[in-house]
Amino acid sequence: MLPAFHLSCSEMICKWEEMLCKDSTTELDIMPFLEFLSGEAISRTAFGGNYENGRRIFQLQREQARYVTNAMRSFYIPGWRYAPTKMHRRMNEINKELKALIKQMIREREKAMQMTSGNEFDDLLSTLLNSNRKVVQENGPKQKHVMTTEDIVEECKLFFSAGQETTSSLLVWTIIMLSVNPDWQARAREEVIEVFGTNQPDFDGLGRLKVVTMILFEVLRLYPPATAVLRTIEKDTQLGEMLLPARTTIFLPTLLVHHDVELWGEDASDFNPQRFSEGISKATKGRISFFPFGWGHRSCIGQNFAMIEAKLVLSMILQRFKFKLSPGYSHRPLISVVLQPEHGAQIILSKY
Ligand code: HEM
Repeated sequence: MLPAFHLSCSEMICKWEEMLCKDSTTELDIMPFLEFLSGEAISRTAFGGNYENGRRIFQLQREQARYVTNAMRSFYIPGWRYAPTKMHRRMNEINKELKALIKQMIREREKAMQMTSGNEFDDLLSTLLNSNRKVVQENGPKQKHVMTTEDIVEECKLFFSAGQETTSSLLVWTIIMLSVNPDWQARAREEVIEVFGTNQPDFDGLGRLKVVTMILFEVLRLYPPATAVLRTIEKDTQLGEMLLPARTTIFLPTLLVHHDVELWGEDASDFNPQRFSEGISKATKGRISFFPFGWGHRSCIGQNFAMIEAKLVLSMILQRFKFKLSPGYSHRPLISVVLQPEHGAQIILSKY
C-alpha cells in the first residue's frame, strides 16, 4: 500500500517541481492533481500491475459520478431513469464499459493465479479472488458466501467510488486550511522534518505524526467529505420523545453535527486542531459528535487507508513546498458527491 501511495505522490511532486523550475513561485489549482493522485493510489492498490485499466475505470467512474449528481439534483419522476435521454444512454454505456473492463481484469488475474500459487499478487483484486477460492475449496461452489463475478465487479466499483473522491477532498481541504493558517502549516512541517528529515516517509513514522493527525481530524470535522450518513431502523425504536417506526430511514447530518455550537463550543466554526490534542474522545467529551467515517458495524472500511494516504501525501508536500492561498480562490464549499470547493483550490506554491 505504502509503495503505491509513494509512487503516485512522487509523480505529482515531479510535475509541481517542473512548474517551479522557471519561476520561484507558481499558481495552480491543486484539485485535479489530488483527484488524479488518489485515483492512481486506488488503482495501484486495487489492481497492482494492471493499474492502467484501473485508470480508465477511474475516469469512467468520475464521469458517472457527475451524471449521478445531476440526477440527484433534479426532480424525481418515477420511471424517468428509463427514458432514453442522451445522459441515460451515456450512463448505460459507461456501466457496460466498466463491467467489461473489470471482468476482463478478473479473467486475466484468475488465469495468472492458476499458473502460480496466487500469493504473488497482494492487491485488492487478488485478495477478493483468493478468499473466494478458499470458500469454494472448503464449502463447494454453491455456498451462500461465494461471490459471483458480478459481486466482485461491484466490490471493485465500490472501492473506487467510495475511496477516491473522499480522500482527495480531505487532501484538498487540508491544503486550503494550511494555506490560510500558516502557523499550523509551519507546525506540521516542523513535525514532519523532525520525524522524517528529507527521507521518504515510512509506516512507523506516519504513526508518530501527532500534529498532522490533529490537523486532519479538524479538517474532517469542518469539511467532512461525506456530509451525511444514512441508517434504516430494523424495529420500532423510542428515541427521546420520538417513536421511530421500523424501516424508517434516518438521515444523520454529519456536517451539521460537526458544526454544532452546543457540541463543539462557540469556536465550532473555527479551524482549531488543538481541540484534538488529547484525541477524539476528549475532543468530543465521549459523545458521538465526530463521525467523518460513519459509525458502528458499517463504518468506513477504508478509513485507515485514507488516513495513511493523507498523512503520507501531506508529509511529502510539506517536505518540499510552502503554499498560500491565491487571491483567485473563492470559498464556496459545494456538496456534490462529496464536499468540495466549487471553483477549485488555487494556491501559490514555492519551494521550501
Ligand atoms: C477521507 C476519506 C474517506 C471518508 C471521509 C469516508 C467516509 C465514509 C463514510 C461516511 C462511509 C459510510 C459509513 C457508515 O454508513 O457508517 C463510508 C463507507 C465506505 N467506505 Fe469510506 N471514506 C473514505 C475513504 C475510503 C477509502 C479510501 C475506501 C477504500 C479504499 C473506502 C471504502 C468504503 C467502503 C467500501 C464503504 C462501505 C462500507 C459498508 O457499507 O460496509 N472509503 N466511507
